[in-house]
Amino acid sequence: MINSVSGFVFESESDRKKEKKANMGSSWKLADHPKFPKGKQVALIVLDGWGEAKPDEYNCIHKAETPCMDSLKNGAPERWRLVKAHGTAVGLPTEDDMGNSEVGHNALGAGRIFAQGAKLVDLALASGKIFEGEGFKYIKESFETGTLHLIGLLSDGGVHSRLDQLQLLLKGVSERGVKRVRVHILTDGRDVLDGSSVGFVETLENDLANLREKGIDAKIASGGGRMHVTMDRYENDWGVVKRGWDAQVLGEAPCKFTNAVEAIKKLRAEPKANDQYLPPFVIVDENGKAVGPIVDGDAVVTFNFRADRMVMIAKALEYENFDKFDRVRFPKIRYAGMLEYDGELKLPSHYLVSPPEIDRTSGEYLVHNGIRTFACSETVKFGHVTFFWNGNRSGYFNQELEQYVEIPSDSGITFNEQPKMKALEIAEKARDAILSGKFDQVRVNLPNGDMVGHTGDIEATVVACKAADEAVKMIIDAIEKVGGIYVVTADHGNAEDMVKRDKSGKPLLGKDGKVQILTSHTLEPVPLAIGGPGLIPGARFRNDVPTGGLANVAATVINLHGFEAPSDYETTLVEVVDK
Ligand SMILES: O=C(O)[C@@H](CO)OP(=O)(O)O
Ligand SMILES: [Mn+2]
Ligand SMILES: [Mn+2]
Repeated sequence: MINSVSGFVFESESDRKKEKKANMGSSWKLADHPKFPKGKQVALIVLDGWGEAKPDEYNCIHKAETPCMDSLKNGAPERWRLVKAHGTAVGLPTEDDMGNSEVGHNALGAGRIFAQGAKLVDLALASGKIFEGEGFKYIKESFETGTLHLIGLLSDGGVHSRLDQLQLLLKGVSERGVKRVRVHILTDGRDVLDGSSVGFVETLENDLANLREKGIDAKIASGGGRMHVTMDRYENDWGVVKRGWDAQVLGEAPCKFTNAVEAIKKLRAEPKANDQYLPPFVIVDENGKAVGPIVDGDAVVTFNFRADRMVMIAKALEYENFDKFDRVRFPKIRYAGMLEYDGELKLPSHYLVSPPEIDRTSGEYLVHNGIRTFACSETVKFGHVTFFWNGNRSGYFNQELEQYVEIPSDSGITFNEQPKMKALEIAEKARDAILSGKFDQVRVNLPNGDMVGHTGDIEATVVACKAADEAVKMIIDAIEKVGGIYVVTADHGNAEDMVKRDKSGKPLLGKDGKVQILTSHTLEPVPLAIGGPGLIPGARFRNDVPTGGLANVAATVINLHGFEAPSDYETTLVEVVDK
């Protein structure tokens, strides 16, 4: 099937191109579905970070009171099922890759499985093509006289970046004439265990020492925790990006160290410190001078492949006109992203690997067929139901038919302090949109299970799950009133498992004898439920698609709007049996 990956054996590129051309030639008009009627309002609810796992004390969804989600599961067995949300089902390299919001919402919105950034970068590095592309040639121009700066997330989480890719990139540049390299690290603790930053920095230091032996001047220049430095998203808090800018570009930060391993160890020794929120620091020489500010003539690569948390720094590095914070200095550099992070903005202008071409998404089809759409979340997840949903494309397809509403998120806090987040406000907006009768599809993301799950705070995550359940209930109640249909699902797991386990599933203990708290997403499947008075009698999940994943949801939703899905979409999960 076009664009699908089955164990990542693609059909030939020319087949794909031919089929794509054929599809582009065809019209946007979708055929009427023979059984599902048109004109039913559909509420599409994505619970972020809400997987299905064994009920135990580390399963916050199980621990929380979730009467609404329980009733969906237990009420109508033929209208509740699980779908895959990780690994190759969402275009990731292996079945060991946990799902994430980008790949999850891409699959939900696009209805097909695209090889995602992680995989595309792997392939480009393995073939060496990454070093032959326009983006690499562009930065290489600076190797002779300038410094190459690499900025990104240092872990093997595989959600935004991967250490082994950074290592291959370092090897590649060292073989291609680089003279001076500075790495600006962002510590993780969100996609990997808290505390693992120390090991990653030691590994990197070792790699850089090897480069130095080869005569390349290679050092770590700055650092900070990903949630506090650089990796904000959807313009929630420019202060985060500014802290990174000051350290990376200006070489200024309140904390100065002469060695990065020492920096991480010292900063982690502070009470309540964790990898996600380490303060910014710069590495200085024996005279106290920063070893790697970014200056005119340098090259910069942001080595994360995932887009959302790179768009803001990309704007700061690239835009001549920029008013989000005072950059103090705007060095003339050659900048490339690992990927293009925003296809619509064409940002950044230079990149090392082409992103997946996610075209003809369900949102685009539906507006072409007159479906009026409302999408809403709070800032930290707003782009998930818009940008990711629409294939990493910002903006509307058709402003007359679409309305996207962003509820400002709290900033400057960790979400265990406010575990209810804006779930209620999102649900109220969705309710009002449904009751207004102005929309055919009302789409939301409820962030609680994920954002609070990432803090590793079990009690707060239980509160978060309850709040998300209440929000689902409010939206479903509105759908009941207007005779509509609801579709409830999630983008990947998180809150259903908060502990690191051994292969047999037993919680693992850390050196301190306590269980190791899991802040990351999981490999679990997610629920998919349909219902509501607008669902015709006999509508139910097919039982011949046992391996369905998130990419099957788009065709399902298109059917519920009364249309046949495009022929190259992953198959629908619904059918109507005669009653
Ligand atoms: O916060 C994020 O960036 C990721 C985890 O790295 O979570 P999600 O994919 O749910 O957005
Ligand atoms: Mn998510
Ligand atoms: Mn998450």
